[in-house]
Amino acid sequence: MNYQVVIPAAGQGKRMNAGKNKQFIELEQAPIIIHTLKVFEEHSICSGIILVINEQERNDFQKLLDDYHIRKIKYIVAGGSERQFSVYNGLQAVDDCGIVLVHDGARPFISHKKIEDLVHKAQESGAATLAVPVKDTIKRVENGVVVETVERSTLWSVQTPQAFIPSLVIDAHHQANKDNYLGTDDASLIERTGKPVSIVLGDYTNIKLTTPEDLLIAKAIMGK
Ligand SMILES: Nc1ccn([C@@H]2O[C@H](COP(=O)(O)OP(=O)(O)OP(=O)(O)O)[C@@H](O)[C@H]2O)c(=O)n1
Ligand SMILES: C[C@](O)(CO)[C@H](O)COP(=O)(O)O
Repeated sequence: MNYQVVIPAAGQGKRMNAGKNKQFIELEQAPIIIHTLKVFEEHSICSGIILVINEQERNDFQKLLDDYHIRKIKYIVAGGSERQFSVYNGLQAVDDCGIVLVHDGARPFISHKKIEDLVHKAQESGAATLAVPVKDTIKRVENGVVVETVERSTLWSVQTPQAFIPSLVIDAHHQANKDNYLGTDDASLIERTGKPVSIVLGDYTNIKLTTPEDLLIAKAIMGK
């Protein structure tokens, strides 16, 4: 089944500390956002990309799309002050499609195989996310003191893409906005409505470029 993808790229990259939106950082001859967009550009079952940007960066993004011949962009939409609001704006531009994906602009190493696994699962269950089992021991800490060691066998580190039946995720966003609820991912908005979100095993290499050391890891992944 074909899908459309909403790609939020309207953040500021504060934790990357590069003095600019991290989407524009060059990795092996192309900016991060181009690596991400190319995955979808080259995926035959992706029928359209909705790119969410900061309006002040529109010309910069447009130039990159032209320079790198990215042709599958259906809409370029203005983002919001939080990731959730940016995704919400992007979802308003989704056409009639069976499945919509939401994928961070800052996760360039997603594979076609994992996207396909995810789309199949979302077709069955309505909502699905990639995730990998947590490898570290996780402790809850308050005021510098351990309060609890959390049972690791149930912990998963959640990634994007996340895939949904469009009406399901749009309704969940409406409900969250109504309740003033702010989540760090879109699946959590579905979870709070009581509907199930399926897990699909991701790759540990599908990292989000968040802090400066992630750029070193990214170079290692690209050199592999
Ligand atoms: N208001 C926002 C915030 C984030 N994002 C996008 O959501 C993805 C994941 O967010 P994150 O890694 O947190 O990016 P930033 O918000 O840019 O980073 P930071 O939180 O360090 O400022 C990124 O592709 C980012 O551009 C967005 O579209 N709109
Ligand atoms: C959506 C996400 O990438 C899943 O891991 C993550 O929650 C984004 O969170 P951030 O706070 O914007 O880094």
